[in-house]
Amino acid sequence: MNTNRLRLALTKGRLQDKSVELFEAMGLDGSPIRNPGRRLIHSIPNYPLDAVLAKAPDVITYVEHGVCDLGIVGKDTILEQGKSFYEVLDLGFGRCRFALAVKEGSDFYGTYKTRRIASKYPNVARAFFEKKGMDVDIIKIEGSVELAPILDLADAIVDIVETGATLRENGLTPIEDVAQVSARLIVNTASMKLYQTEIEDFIARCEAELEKRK
Ligand SMILES: Nc1ncnc2c1ncn2[C@@H]1O[C@H](COP(=O)(O)OP(=O)(O)OP(=O)(O)O)[C@@H](O)[C@H]1O
Ligand SMILES: O=P(O)(O)OC[C@H]1O[C@H](OP(=O)(O)OP(=O)(O)O)[C@H](O)[C@@H]1O
Repeated sequence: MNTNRLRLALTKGRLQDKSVELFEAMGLDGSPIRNPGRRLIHSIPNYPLDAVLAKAPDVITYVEHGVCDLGIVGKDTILEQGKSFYEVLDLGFGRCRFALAVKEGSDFYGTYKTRRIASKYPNVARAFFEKKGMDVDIIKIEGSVELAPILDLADAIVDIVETGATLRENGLTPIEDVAQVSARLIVNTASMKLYQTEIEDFIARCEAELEKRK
């Protein structure tokens, strides 16, 4: 973090291209992030902002610690990691949902045994079942969570569903929505005070573009 330029942590991968599209629509030159090579920090040439490319959970870590003033991250990661920053805007892209899914034909609620739930998002899964007052065993899986019910490691999964293709192609079916997900703009609480003018300018540009998209 420095006083002349804002630093924004940007989730690499699926949210990256849409974020750059948004920046460009806001009048920022996104070309360094369009062609990043292996470089992880990129200065926007025509706006006082440096973009840091990071994995989603790390975006939150950098913003919480104040080494980045702003971040773009999915609501999924925010729900999983908790929140000690400002969540200022729903950016409208990266839309998907958390769903509870089971093997086609399986009767998830029709048994009294403790269900095993596999998820890359154990806190989201735990909170969902706590709200229902259901005692479940949560198994943390790092990716391709759909494997867990197929391999009989779990009775169900809580995972991100976008088109539903991954569930379908693996013989699974969603039985309940858990939460809606989209990309969010987040701001470190101290930065919001220290760099209020600069951050407000960035947020206003974002809002103006999002308004046009409605
Ligand atoms: N179909 C989808 N699957 C996963 N994430 C999605 C999807 N659609 C939108 N997203 C959003 O994109 C964000 C980044 O996902 P991405 O798959 O690029 O990284 P990741 O989940 O950290 O996986 P990886 O470990 O493969 O990099 C997610 O946190 C979520 O907010
Ligand atoms: O509904 P769909 O459009 O099929 O998208 C959902 C899939 O995409 C994500 O996986 P990702 O590709 O990020 O891999 P991962 O399982 O290793 O996280 C998610 O975990 C689902 O598996």
